[in-house]
Amino acid sequence: MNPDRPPEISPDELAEQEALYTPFTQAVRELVDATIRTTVDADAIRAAQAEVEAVTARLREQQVDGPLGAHFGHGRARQPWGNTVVGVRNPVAPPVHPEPAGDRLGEVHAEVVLGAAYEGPPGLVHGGVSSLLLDQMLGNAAAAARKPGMTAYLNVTYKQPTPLGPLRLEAWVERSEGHKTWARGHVVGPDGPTVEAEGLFVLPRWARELLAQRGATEVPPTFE
Ligand SMILES: CC(C)(COP(=O)(O)OP(=O)(O)OC[C@H]1O[C@@H](n2cnc3c(N)ncnc32)[C@H](O)[C@@H]1OP(=O)(O)O)[C@@H](O)C(=O)NCCC(=O)NCCSC(=O)Cc1ccccc1
Repeated sequence: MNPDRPPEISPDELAEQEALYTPFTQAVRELVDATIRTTVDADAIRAAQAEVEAVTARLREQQVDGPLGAHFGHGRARQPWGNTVVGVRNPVAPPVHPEPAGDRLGEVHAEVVLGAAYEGPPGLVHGGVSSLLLDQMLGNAAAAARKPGMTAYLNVTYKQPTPLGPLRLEAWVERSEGHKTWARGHVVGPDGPTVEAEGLFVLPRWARELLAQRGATEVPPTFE
């Protein structure tokens, strides 16, 4: 729906790109984890820094201008590859893969393992990270219910500390009125739900107007 949306690529090209970038991004993720956890000596750190800087310079020889990351897709299977939660090409993303599950409207689940890069209090997940993941999960639930929207508000309740390690994320739609959708979800740790969120997702006015201009009877699953 975004008039500035980049050109789509074919499903074959999409699969090729995914096969190329998924292991590359995972390698960078491992580098981040190693950067936090390494105990090698100072000379080894200085040598590693020079190698990392050389790799960064090689990648920057050709890159997208501005802050926008890779963002393209085919048909309705749009791929926000720069997304900080689900992005295939974003090493900051854990990554999360929300999949349809459960019986509730738009319900999506994801399994995720959060390591050192997501720490807040020692050994625990940073509260902002839990909020980040739930924002995305609730947004995905709204989209799965064919009610995509931007987060208007997100209320987060931290019920108990969330340990680093394997976690489950769940989200679903509670109700929807026209362009407004209320979703809910939680992070589940080894001792049950740790963080709960409820939020309002709104299909923005510009998107509503664009759909009205086109006489669309159906809202696409994403509005980007
Ligand atoms: C889009 C909107 C939220 C609303 O704009 P418009 O539609 O132009 O404004 P309009 O005034 O027409 O309002 C329509 C209706 O909504 C209501 N309402 C609005 N707000 C509130 C409220 N706080 N509380 C309660 N109600 C509220 C308002 O009263 C009205 O109700 P009515 O129709 O009279 O019954 C705009 O403020 C905005 O862009 N904010 C920034 C959003 C943003 O950056 N979010 C973070 C990025 S997304 C992300 O990270 C997650 C993600 C990832 C991936 C995928 C998906 C998600």
